[in-house]
Amino acid sequence: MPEPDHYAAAMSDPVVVAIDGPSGSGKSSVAKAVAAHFGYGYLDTGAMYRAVTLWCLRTGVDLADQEAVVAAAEDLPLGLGVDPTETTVELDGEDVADAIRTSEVSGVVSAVATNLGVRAVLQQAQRDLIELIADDFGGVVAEGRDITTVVAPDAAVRILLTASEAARLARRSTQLHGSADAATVAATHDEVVRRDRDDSTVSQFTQAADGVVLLDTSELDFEGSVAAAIAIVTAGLECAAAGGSPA
Ligand SMILES: Nc1ncnc2c1ncn2[C@@H]1O[C@H](COP(=O)(O)OP(=O)(O)OP(=O)(O)O)[C@@H](O)[C@H]1O
Ligand SMILES: Nc1ccn([C@H]2C[C@H](O)[C@@H](COP(=O)(O)O)O2)c(=O)n1
Repeated sequence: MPEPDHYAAAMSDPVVVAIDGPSGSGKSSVAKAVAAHFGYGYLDTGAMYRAVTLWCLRTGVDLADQEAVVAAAEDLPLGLGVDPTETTVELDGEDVADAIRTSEVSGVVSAVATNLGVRAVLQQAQRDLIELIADDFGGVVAEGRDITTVVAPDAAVRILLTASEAARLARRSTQLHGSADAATVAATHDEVVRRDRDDSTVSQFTQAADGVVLLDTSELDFEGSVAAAIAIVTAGLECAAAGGSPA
């Protein structure tokens, strides 16, 4: 297999890889590993919605006050470290990488993600970041719910990473509670199923749009999922370098 640099040299523009998928499908962990493999930067767009949510909770902004939340998103003092080997998330200089993933934030983040004013602000910020990161690293892997369809529909490679609901519940349950027995899976339902139901009212991430490659990881372990995603990106970049249109 040619080395990643081969593609950087062959592609005239920095490479953008877009990955979407439902909660617990493995987007973040797989996207990060893919970015590290190719030497690209990594953008976790979900972290941006989570950061707005945490900032509102901390500064007393009522999440039901749509305009106030948009104003918070516009002025968000967010710092993102986009090297996939050492990602960071900061708010006003404070490390909030763990704080944005607490159940307190996960339980209400959809109220922010379904605010269309917030989406417009963050989508533009994400387009700007994708360009900056891609220029800096020679490429970027950006993941979320609407990257393949709205934020970066012209990305060189677009992947919808899915897994069955049972697999996603088991993964999230293991991640949060260290096991996937009936009780912990039930406790994880809101974090996966209810959140996806709410989020899918504003984004389409359950079916692959035209030209988006579907990767179903239900039967794959983590290493298998990463290898499959790398193979899709490699094939997409070969195609683009040969003058083909994005997958
Ligand atoms: N193919 C896989 N097999 C088993 N576990 C996996 C697989 N892919 C990812 N995981 C694990 O599942 C958990 C959830 O993955 P991850 O956080 O990347 O999902 P996600 O799609 O980004 O979720 P969310 O959108 O809710 O943040 C992690 O602990 C990850 O290591
Ligand atoms: N492009 C995106 C990214 C994320 N969201 C929403 C969906 C989630 O509820 C929330 C947090 O994302 P996660 O960290 O779980 O991937 O943000 C979105 O609507 N669009």
